[in-house]
Amino acid sequence: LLQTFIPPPLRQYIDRGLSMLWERLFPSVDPYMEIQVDQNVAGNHSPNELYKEVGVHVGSLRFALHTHDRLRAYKWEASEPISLNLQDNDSIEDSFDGVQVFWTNAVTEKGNAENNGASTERSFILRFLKTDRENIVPAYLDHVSKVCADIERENSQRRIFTNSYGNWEENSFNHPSTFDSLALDAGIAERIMADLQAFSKGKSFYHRNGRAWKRGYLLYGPPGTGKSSLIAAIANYMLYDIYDLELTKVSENTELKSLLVRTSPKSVIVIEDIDCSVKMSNRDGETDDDSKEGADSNSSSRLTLSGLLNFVDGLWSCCGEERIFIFTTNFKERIDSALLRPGRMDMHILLSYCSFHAFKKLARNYLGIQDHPMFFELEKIMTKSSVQVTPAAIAAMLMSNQDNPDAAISEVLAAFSIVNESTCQISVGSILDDRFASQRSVETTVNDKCASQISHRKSKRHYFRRRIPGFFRKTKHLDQLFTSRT
Ligand SMILES: Nc1ncnc2c1ncn2[C@@H]1O[C@H](COP(=O)(O)OP(=O)(O)OP(=O)(O)O)[C@@H](O)[C@H]1O
Ligand SMILES: [Mg+2]
Repeated sequence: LLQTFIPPPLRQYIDRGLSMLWERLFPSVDPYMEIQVDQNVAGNHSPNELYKEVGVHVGSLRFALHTHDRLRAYKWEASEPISLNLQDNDSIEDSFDGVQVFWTNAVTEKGNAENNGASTERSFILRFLKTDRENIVPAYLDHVSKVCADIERENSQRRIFTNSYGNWEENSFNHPSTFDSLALDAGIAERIMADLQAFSKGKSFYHRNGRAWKRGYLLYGPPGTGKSSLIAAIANYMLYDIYDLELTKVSENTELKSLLVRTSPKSVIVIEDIDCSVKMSNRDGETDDDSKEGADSNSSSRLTLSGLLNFVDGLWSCCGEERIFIFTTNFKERIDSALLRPGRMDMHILLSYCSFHAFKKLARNYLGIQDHPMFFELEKIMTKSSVQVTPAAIAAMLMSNQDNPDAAISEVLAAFSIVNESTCQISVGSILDDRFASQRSVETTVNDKCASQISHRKSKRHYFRRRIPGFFRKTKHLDQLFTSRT
């Protein structure tokens, strides 16, 4: 009844009152029980892992530790940060699912100091009401182990592995990218973080539904829109290691299999530029080839798309749990349809050119400003303009004017107009992309681009003549470029 109807803070007082009353009424019956976690495993003197975990957990109860006047400071390993802990025989309170528990750092001297037979025995003693036994064992102890594992992962160095001659080469991973440093369209970061959270807590969900505990993301978009940065942000957010799988260095399915079975759980497996990293036949193609080559045994051992898919969601996907697969590409339309099939990659995430929302994030990160009088103009021009600039290009502009927000924003404003007028000149890639999408000839594509830009130019020139010093000099140059191109 208490646990159901009374809120936790009040319940603690009532619990305590009731247990004091109980002790008065029945002094010989202790309502509490204890679990002792010794430093060494009894009998064989090997260290007790749980003792270390409890130490880390108790040290993480910072809020409670602030109430103690005398603490102990230590490091488990030289490279780790300083931890605080209780003095000998001090106690600290913790709560779990509304249940109150107490940890005591128990130290007892055993034996006789005079004849050198003295020894110190250390343990943590967990004390809680007997009525809470079912909530504590094993759920609370599991929770302590998990907190310790999370803290250790947080403090430990992230690692990045890359494949070379069939083996993984390890390096430390220090990429500082986070969801906070990424400039994405509104809502994307939140959607990915929510998905990652659900994934990390979803072990029982995945198992209940007969699914391998893994997640797949396809990141696609033009170069410089933050695909690789997002991968780093995901790894940093999840505290996972990264396996950067270079498919061009893998020659056959067996090598791929042997590499993937040697990846650890809690890791991100990345294949960048999946469309061009290796020429893999799709499943139909593979069958055709095999039938053509008949008895050629080599044909079955080369690297195929189905070999890869077998790991992504085939039988082998269950080997090693809690893994995230991320594929990236600049050209989603060039990816084999087998990879895009619904359910194969859980999320398809488009990282596109810089929106005003993303720009504001970049301005906050690079210039340290939340708002600026020129933002209004910029938002208008960014929303209306057909110009597309990548976050990487804008980040570079802001970085070169870090101490002068006015100049930085002027440069961005100019980019959105001037780049527009010179798109044909500076971005052959965009002409090819457009042509690829619309199947028109290069000439028609270029003409269309130029025509639309020229019609806008007059008003833009007027606008920038007022706004940006030196604009005339730039447009003169652009006029030349334009004339020659048109
Ligand atoms: N959305 C973004 N937010 C913040 N910075 C970004 C963003 N996109 C790109 N950048 C900056 O531009 C640089 C290049 O970005 P990144 O390597 O992540 O792009 P990419 O999409 O992986 O490009 P490619 O397709 O060529 O691999 C990064 O160092 C990063 O600082
Ligand atoms: Mg990249």
